[in-house]
Amino acid sequence: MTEDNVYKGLAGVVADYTAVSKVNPETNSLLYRGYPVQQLAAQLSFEEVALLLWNAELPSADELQQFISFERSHRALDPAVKQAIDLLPTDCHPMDVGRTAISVMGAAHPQSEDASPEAELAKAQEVFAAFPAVVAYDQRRRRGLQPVEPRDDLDYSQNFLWMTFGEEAAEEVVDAFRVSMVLYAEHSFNASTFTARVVTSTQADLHSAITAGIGALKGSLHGGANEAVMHTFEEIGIDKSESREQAADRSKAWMEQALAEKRKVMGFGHRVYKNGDSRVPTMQRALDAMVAHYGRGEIMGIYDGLQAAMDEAKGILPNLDYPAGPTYHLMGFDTEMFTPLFIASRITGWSAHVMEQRANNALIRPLSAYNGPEERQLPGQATD
Ligand SMILES: CC(=O)SCCNC(=O)CCNC(=O)[C@H](O)C(C)(C)COP(=O)(O)OP(=O)(O)OC[C@H]1O[C@@H](n2cnc3c(N)ncnc32)[C@H](O)[C@@H]1OP(=O)(O)O
Ligand SMILES: O=C([O-])CC(=O)C(=O)O
Repeated sequence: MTEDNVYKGLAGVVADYTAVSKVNPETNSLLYRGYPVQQLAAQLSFEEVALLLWNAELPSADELQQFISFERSHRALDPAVKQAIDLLPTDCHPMDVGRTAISVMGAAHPQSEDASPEAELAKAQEVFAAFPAVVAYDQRRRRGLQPVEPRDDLDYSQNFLWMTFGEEAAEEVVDAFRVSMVLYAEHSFNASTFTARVVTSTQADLHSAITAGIGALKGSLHGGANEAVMHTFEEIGIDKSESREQAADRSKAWMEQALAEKRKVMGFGHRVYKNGDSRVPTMQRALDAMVAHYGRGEIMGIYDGLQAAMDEAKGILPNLDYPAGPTYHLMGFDTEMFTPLFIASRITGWSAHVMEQRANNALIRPLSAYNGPEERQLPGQATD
């Protein structure tokens, strides 16, 4: 085996086919089941996008209605899940709460081991419907607040915000949230989806695959970057009294210093896109809308300054986590809650990939090139 056969980080390796989404860095486009994500974000509810990812086609009006009823009747926090969350300290990472919650859902599920396409789809839809209550409950318990019951007169995004904040969100806020859910839903063989596929390839169950996906998503080189972006903003210091220009100047100086110290700044760069993440312009418009809604120009100043300085120094462009982080901050989520929001969305993509992997499975098991010591013997062993 030579160095040439080792693909560190599997960079550039095509591991399998997928019909779920197409990431095309040449045209800077992202298609879910053939549809440009920008069109989906502009026109569809998150519920419709979820059905598209699972079923490969847009739902009929009846199919959508049926799913809406199903989703609204499966939103309540399961008592077993609530009990498990209550055992976790309020200062643990919320990603640990999300991972534990889905693990408990799987352990308690009567069809946990049923891998038929019908059971798999039903389980994916249940997790989709149940997860927002986990995030909302966890956000509220960290603030010492009582849980808020779901409302079945609200759609997925409206209800998510309702359960979290205990008040109906403004239309613009709901829309920015919906857009973030649509954009985060699916992205081919990213680290967490690939993890979910590896787990599925051993014939393990859907909840195990999603739980593993959450583990992979948590790190700051992947989904954890949306939280890390906000920590950067916090390190720079958010000063509401500052003008956009002042904030931009300060954040530019911060970035120059960070790069001089050879720091990696989260929210920039991407393994596949080298000329910009296809989702950023859409998410940035959602962020712009939130900045206008809450009257927080200084946030955009920090955003612009960091981006300009990174571009000037290294030509590295933002990824989706960059605009998503400050958007969730403006909506009122605690910084540590951002990556669980990513889970809520990516449950759709992960489960679509679990079903695709299951339908045409091959155990995922690459080779490694050994570079440890040559064979040697324990003291006292005869060598012949
Ligand atoms: C939804 C998502 O998961 S999107 C990704 C979210 N992750 C982040 O935002 C984390 C920050 N970004 C990164 O760490 C990287 O850009 C990754 C991991 C996303 C992609 O990385 P890779 O394709 O493996 O590229 P790699 O990390 O080798 O970077 C190539 C070069 O660009 C530099 N670089 C890449 N991203 C950054 C960054 N965010 N800040 C500073 N330098 C960077 C690297 O230091 C490296 O420089 P070098 O060649 O001088 O050593
Ligand atoms: O594709 C990747 O490597 C990471 C990413 O953007 C995502 O999962 O949305």
